[in-house]
Amino acid sequence: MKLLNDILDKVNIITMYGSVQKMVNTIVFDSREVEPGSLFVAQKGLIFNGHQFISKAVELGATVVVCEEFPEKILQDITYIRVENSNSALAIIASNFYDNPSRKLKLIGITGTNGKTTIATLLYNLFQKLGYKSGLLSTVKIMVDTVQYEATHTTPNSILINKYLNEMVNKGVDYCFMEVSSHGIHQKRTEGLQFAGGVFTNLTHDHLDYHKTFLAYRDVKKIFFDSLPESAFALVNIDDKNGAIMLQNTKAKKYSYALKTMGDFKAKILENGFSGLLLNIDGNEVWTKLTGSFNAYNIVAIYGVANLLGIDSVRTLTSISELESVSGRFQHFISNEGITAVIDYAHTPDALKNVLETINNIKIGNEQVITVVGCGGDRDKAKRPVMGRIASQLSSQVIFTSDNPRNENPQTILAEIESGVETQNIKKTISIVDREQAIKTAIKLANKGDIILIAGKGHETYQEVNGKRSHFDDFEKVTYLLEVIEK
Ligand SMILES: CC(=O)N[C@H]1[C@@H](OP(=O)(O)OP(=O)(O)OC[C@H]2O[C@@H](n3ccc(=O)[nH]c3=O)[C@H](O)[C@@H]2O)O[C@H](CO)[C@@H](O)[C@@H]1O[C@H](C)C(=O)N[C@@H](C)C(=O)N[C@H](CCC(=O)O)C(=O)O
Ligand SMILES: Nc1ncnc2c1ncn2[C@@H]1O[C@H](COP(=O)(O)OP(=O)(O)OP(=O)(O)O)[C@@H](O)[C@H]1O
Ligand SMILES: N[C@H](CCC[C@H](N)C(=O)O)C(=O)O
Ligand SMILES: [Mg+2]
Repeated sequence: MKLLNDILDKVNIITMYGSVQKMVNTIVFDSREVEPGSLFVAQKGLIFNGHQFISKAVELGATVVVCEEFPEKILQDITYIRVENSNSALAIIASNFYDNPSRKLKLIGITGTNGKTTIATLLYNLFQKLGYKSGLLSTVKIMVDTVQYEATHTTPNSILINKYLNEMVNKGVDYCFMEVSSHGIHQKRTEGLQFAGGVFTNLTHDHLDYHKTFLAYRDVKKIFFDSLPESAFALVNIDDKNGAIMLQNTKAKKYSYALKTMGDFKAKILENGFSGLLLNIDGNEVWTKLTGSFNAYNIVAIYGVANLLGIDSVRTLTSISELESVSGRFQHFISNEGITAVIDYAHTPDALKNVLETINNIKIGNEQVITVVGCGGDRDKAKRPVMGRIASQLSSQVIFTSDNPRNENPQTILAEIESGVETQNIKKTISIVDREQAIKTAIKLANKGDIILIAGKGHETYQEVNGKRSHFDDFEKVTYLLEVIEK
């Protein structure tokens, strides 16, 4: 319970009716979750306008309403607060409600198209290994020291972010590593948080359904760096041309990491194989169990963050060599018959290209590369033909299949993916709607030594069809099928 007047600190209020000297029990932005004594924030969404639910929220017991437009009927005893932007107000109120937990630990935000989960998780694992209590907010899971919670979004809503951060503070957590998605920045889920550092990984095609243009997508990412305080660091991948753009207007201290160009933190790949990478980082040789040149970027990024947080580099490098790969990110398995299955969360054109190039670079002979891949429904349609083209260019054979069609027709998605395949590669491709059948077919096509890449779902444990989720786990499925089919 908090006094309304206190949790309104720094909220940009335009006008107000009612008293601020009242206690607030909970903050909610969904009328269906209102309890007596709640503060209800009405947000304009993509499907609904939360302002329509103000009267419902009041009926259910909300005593404070925060909105961008006042409702027609103003009731006595209810406090109505009009703000410029409900999402910003929600983020600041949520932060105040939990006593601004981001100021009480070191919060590091990681943004970019690919690599956020990998970097955030590796940092969490690294810092736990180094003996610091840490927290993690990621696509895969939420960790408050050693306690795990389920994640529903890459960047949770601002109430949840502050709730988890508060729990971390109560548990004595020193560092929290969180993914900052472009949706999260645009919906102001991270506003009002005090970051100690920000990391930019790369920027390639994704989420153009939401942001419309690549420049708009880039500028949303940049807002995160523009709002970092002077006390923070901004660490960017300078091999990506957008890295320098992220640094243009930030007040934070600027640092870079690189493989190809000059950077404050520099790595060179000495060896790259299925069993891992041998790197030279700032003059020191380090072995890591992670595979693929994209992971060399992730490793040098975490080395840079640890350095900027004051960790001794020898301790960091020693612990880096013990880190395991992140669930669903280039996770691989070799069957009794010698078929290799790689499960990877590549769900963007760039990630798919990287993972296939990695496989093609590290395979030793003329093994076939058989790819099973699809594209999500109710998501960026423009990436579908591009992913179709890349998969067919860089694989020996490709099976296009479903990857969470959600509310779309799976056949339509497959047709859009197929439309990107160039004529000379059409022979290499088939489409099978059912993902299990697609994986089975890949196994049947494979011979000893061949590599099957199952891309797009990584750690996910469900397949969403017609808006309904049922259990589906690529790793579980392929290991089981390999065993059954090989018998
Ligand atoms: C596109 C998008 O981000 N949508 C988010 C958005 O939903 P929306 O705009 O559709 O909201 P809406 O359903 O129109 O509702 C508007 C408002 O009315 C309220 N409402 C609605 C109904 C009702 O009866 N009462 C009520 O009060 C809602 O609580 C909301 O405040 O606001 C909701 C509440 O915060 C989010 O749950 C929802 O995330 C959806 C589920 C989602 O799938 N988001 C994805 C795209 C996402 O955010 N992904 C990113 C990264 C992806 C990646 O990893 O690459 C992430 O950070 O997870
Ligand atoms: N640094 C990187 N550069 C390019 N591709 C990468 C990088 N790191 C990982 N990938 C590829 O992108 C996929 C997704 O990686 P990861 O889950 O770490 O990204 P993410 O940014 O968290 O994605 P999301 O936006 O879905 O949360 C991996 O499975 C791998 O194929
Ligand atoms: N978290 C991201 C990636 C989803 C990956 C893919 N499996 C899909 O379902 O589209 C999203 O929700 O857009
Ligand atoms: Mg992620």
